[in-house]
Amino acid sequence: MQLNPPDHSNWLAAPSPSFSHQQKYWLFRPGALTAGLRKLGKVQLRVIREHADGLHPAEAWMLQRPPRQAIWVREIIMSIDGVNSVFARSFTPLQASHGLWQGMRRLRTRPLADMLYHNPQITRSGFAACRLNAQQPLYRSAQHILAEACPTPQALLARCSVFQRVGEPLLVAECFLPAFWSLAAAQSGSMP
Ligand SMILES: C=C(O[C@@H]1C=C(C(=O)O)C=C[C@H]1O)C(=O)O
Repeated sequence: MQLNPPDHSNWLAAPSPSFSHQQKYWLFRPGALTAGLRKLGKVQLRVIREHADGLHPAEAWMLQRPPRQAIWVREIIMSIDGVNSVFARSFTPLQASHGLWQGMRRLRTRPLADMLYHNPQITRSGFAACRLNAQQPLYRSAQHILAEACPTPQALLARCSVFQRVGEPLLVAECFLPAFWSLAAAQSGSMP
């Protein structure tokens, strides 16, 4: 399944020519991101918040559900060797978080990856990627998570994809912090 970002959004379903080879690699790399990060160092996951919310109009296309529908949101940050590197914002319809996707509520510091990649019922869409802007909910999450250490939106590259399980979507958006790119560049072994 292809993700189809609306024309007015800054998400693109194909790599922007402005991305470097390394950025394209990480933004469109299939499989579990946590597994890729573990090749760079020791990964630790911290849960920032898990809560019910309304689907933001700018993110409604990702779930293909109406704006303001009730959703369950999980926000986490992952560090590599103690350096904050990637944060993630994941959400599913609130009802699904009590049903098919209820595992999402029980993870605590285990990564979502633990429940996504070994179940043949679960399929994943293609990726969309973007450079953030200040209006995006993902940037609001960055500000909440990183507080005064939050970079400008232009310094943040992100990707998203949707996992589907029997018609119920789970959106996972991941944002790579500037420190991640320095770490990845220092470890050429992680490149194809
Ligand atoms: C989906 C994965 O799990 C990671 C962990 C997440 C979590 O625990 O909330 C969210 C996004 C991912 O970066 C993955 O590794 O691919």
